[in-house]
Amino acid sequence: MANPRALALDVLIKVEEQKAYSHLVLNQVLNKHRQLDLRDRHLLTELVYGTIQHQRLLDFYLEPFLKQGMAKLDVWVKQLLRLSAYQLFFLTRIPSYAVVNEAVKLAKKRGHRGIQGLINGVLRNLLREPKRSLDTICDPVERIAVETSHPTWLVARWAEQYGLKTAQEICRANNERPVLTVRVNPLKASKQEVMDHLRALGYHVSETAVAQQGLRVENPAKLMESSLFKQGYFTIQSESSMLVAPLLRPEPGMKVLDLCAAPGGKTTHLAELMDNRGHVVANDVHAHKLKLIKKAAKRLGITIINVTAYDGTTVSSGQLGHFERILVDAPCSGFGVIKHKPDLKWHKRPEDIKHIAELQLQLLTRAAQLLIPGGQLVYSTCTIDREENESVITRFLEDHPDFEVGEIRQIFPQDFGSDGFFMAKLSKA
Ligand SMILES: C[S@@+](CC[C@H](N)C(=O)[O-])C[C@H]1O[C@@H](n2cnc3c(N)ncnc32)[C@H](O)[C@@H]1O
Repeated sequence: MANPRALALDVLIKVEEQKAYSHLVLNQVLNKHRQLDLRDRHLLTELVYGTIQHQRLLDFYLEPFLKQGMAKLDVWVKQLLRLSAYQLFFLTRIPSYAVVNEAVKLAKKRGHRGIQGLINGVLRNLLREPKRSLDTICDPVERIAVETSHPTWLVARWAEQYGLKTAQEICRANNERPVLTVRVNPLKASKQEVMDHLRALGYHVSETAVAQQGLRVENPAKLMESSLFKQGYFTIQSESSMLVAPLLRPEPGMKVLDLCAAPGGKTTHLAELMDNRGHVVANDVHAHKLKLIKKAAKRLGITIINVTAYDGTTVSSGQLGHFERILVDAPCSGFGVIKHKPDLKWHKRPEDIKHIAELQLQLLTRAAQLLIPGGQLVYSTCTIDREENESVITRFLEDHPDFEVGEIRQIFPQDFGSDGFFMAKLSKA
């Protein structure tokens, strides 16, 4: 029988060595080990996310017991120490002797006696000695960065953009467990009907705080295996994402373009808001992702979506036609969704932001040309970085005097427990 700690260690090693996305690696492992019971699946998930989320704080506690520091250790040893320290400090329901024994067993499988001794010694010291105090860190940015486990440059960036207090709130919210939300498909049923159905199946469901069609599901295990999901009564989507398509106000019969559409969460929402009447072009540069959009549309009973695979920065209007509404849900750093993808904070670099902001501006510029006069466009990202959000809009408007900016909304991950998101509405004269 697969052991959740051993599997968690495999995932952590892969995420660090290959800079892989934690949610993708974890899902692969969960799919491969279908025989794991629900408790072990929860534990595995908790161990992976928790260890990555609190990595820097765990290192801060571990460092004093390592003569050569964490940086010198092999990746697997480092990750095993973090995984064990996470359990000792954050999962106190697991007895500490069990944590140490399991760690030593895993070390035995992977390494020689010396490493076993090191793991055993460090963890026992960690239990015996008083916890290292955070009060030794004088710089306020550094203190938030260590306490909430974020890179210092990122906290400094948010503190500069929004102030220290907001930066701290963002960091704390990033370590919270996200609640799963679903968007009800009005083509199939009302929100009340879906809520009643889900409750009858034993799910704890309530309405979302802000999004009209949204429901929160507190115990979502096996939700995607339910007949309700398979028959297209809802789509799994974060509450913040559910606010984007309504901002574009698509109407039945319109010609709408979703320039960066895959996997189609917002395309299908647009089609639902149009009552499945009109025409939606769902474009994405990655052709292999288009099948996800087609599959979602089919499940939801949507028939007005056509897919195309062009680079949105170069696509010509002849290829796509002219549109009354365009959504540019741009690729971004993803700093608004760190709750779901904690590895992002360790893998992204400041230069990535510069690079992606250029791409975003190019996509927006191209979209502007595909819009008919009097048409409307929404630019959105799942990030909270000003360089990818307000700055892109400002730069765009400097070159496009025929555009006017309407509603702009920056959502933070602490606002209503969902993701950080940015959306701006632009109208063409
Ligand atoms: C934020 S995701 C879109 C999410 C989608 N709107 C949804 O709600 O499900 C950004 C998408 O942009 C696509 N993309 C990246 N560069 C692109 C480009 N140059 N042209 C078109 N699409 C691009 C990516 O493949 C990715 O699927």
